[in-house]
Amino acid sequence: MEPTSRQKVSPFLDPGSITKPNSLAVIQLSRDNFVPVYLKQVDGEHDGYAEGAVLNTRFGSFPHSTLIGVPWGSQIRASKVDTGSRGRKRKRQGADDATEGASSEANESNKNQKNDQASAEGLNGTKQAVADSSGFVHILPPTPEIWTTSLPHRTQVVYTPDYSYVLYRLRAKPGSTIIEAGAGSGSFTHASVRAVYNGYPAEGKRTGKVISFEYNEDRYHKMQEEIGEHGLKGLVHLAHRNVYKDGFLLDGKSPEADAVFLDLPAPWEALHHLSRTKPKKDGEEQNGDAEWVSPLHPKKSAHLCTFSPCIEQVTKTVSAMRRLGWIDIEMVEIANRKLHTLRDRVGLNLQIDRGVNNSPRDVEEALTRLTEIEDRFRENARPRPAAEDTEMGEDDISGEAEGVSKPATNGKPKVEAPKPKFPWQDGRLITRGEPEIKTHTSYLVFATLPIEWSEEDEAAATQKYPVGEEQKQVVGTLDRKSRKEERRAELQNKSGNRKARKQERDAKIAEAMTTTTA
Ligand SMILES: C[S@@+](CC[C@H](N)C(=O)[O-])C[C@H]1O[C@@H](n2cnc3c(N)ncnc32)[C@H](O)[C@@H]1O
Repeated sequence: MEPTSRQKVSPFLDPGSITKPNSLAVIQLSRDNFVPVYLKQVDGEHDGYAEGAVLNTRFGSFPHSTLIGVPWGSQIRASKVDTGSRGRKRKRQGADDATEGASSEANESNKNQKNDQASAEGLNGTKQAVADSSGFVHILPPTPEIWTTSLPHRTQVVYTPDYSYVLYRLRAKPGSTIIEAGAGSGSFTHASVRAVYNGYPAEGKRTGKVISFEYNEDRYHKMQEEIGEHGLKGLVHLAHRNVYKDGFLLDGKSPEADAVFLDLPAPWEALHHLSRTKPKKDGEEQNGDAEWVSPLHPKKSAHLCTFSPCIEQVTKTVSAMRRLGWIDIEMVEIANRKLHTLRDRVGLNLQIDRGVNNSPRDVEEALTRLTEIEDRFRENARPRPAAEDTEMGEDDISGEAEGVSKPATNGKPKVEAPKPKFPWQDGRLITRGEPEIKTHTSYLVFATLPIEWSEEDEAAATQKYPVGEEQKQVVGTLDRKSRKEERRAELQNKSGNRKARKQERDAKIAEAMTTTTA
């Protein structure tokens, strides 16, 4: 399903093969250091840079023009940028403030002149970037995982090991509707929208959606902005609301959710809004209210997860879940550990380098080295002839300095490590875990609320799967009565055969006896 003509497909859902202007990209500075950047295509000077919009990092400056239209994953070299005009602009601004705009006309003409100059220097009025040797970065497409590590943190966020497990347990799939509260920094929102995405909404078609609630006004506005910039309008519905008080309906209507994720300080205070019928209060005889609208899908079991940092909160949540009829309640803690996979190059004759372990590769190499050392030791312990007694003068002594003589191989050929076919196959492949687990973020409580089973549901099921009637059904080609008769005939047949055989045997015995007597 295509988005509307004015709406672009989110780069989180389909980034395409190359970077595009006016869309989000992630700059990787080092292995775990990412910076999100909204790629801007501007004509002429921008913020004092003749090269247009520029990203400044500790590895140098990167005009956006060098980041646009390149394949994702490309390495981008830093550029020399015209910071002079930026400096001049700042100075000029100071002067402007002092004279309170007296020279605004002059400044305008100055700016126009500079733009004219820039047009002469580059395409579309923007000065063309010139590569610099200060460094490079990589440009990556935004994914929920990268976004989680690079997003501007406005709150504690849900990390990838947690949300991947949560989404699996919530049975999130293309077409699902997930309720989320609170939205916070949007880490979970991005992961869940990718999980439920099966197209942008279209007339008459129900598509996957995330219904998100946030109480803090600043966070709500920031998040709303991000949803627009990331092309997620129509897929994420964000509401500014205190869900403890006002629940999860949208304009009084049910979002018909099949999964709910609560990352709130007191999830048990929101649970009564997630009932299928109005929960009864103390003193009330029974629950139920014809006016009650549940935010859950009436024909699907609802799967719920709450995310709480301490066990006291878990206890309160679980007891509220029990009271409200949730079943299969279970608590899980994710203890995630990173594994680093690398090639370990071991050997005595390897050049000292990163990832090289200069110890013997195996017993054979260790023995060879020990033999060399012993030979050298014996050689040095032998009394030396005086220099004048030898044919060589002192100046003639060539070769290695003391202690760095070539290793003796004791007459044996030197053992060389077998050369790998490709450089990246060099060394042993090893995996090292982090020494300690330090990722405890929260306890996850999961529960399920089955669908309500009405009289009509029972009647429909009975009609579809009739119970007790199957006894009268014909099995095979004969009914029960015929099968009985058939069996009786079979038995009679068998007993008749037995009788005949006995008669035959008796006759034979009688005949034999007659012959013997005769
Ligand atoms: C830990 S943050 C959520 C982080 C989010 N799950 C993420 O991955 O980025 C909790 C959020 O819940 C919001 N919140 C707290 N009480 C709320 C309420 N009653 N209704 C709606 N949102 C609430 C807070 O403002 C906060 O932004």
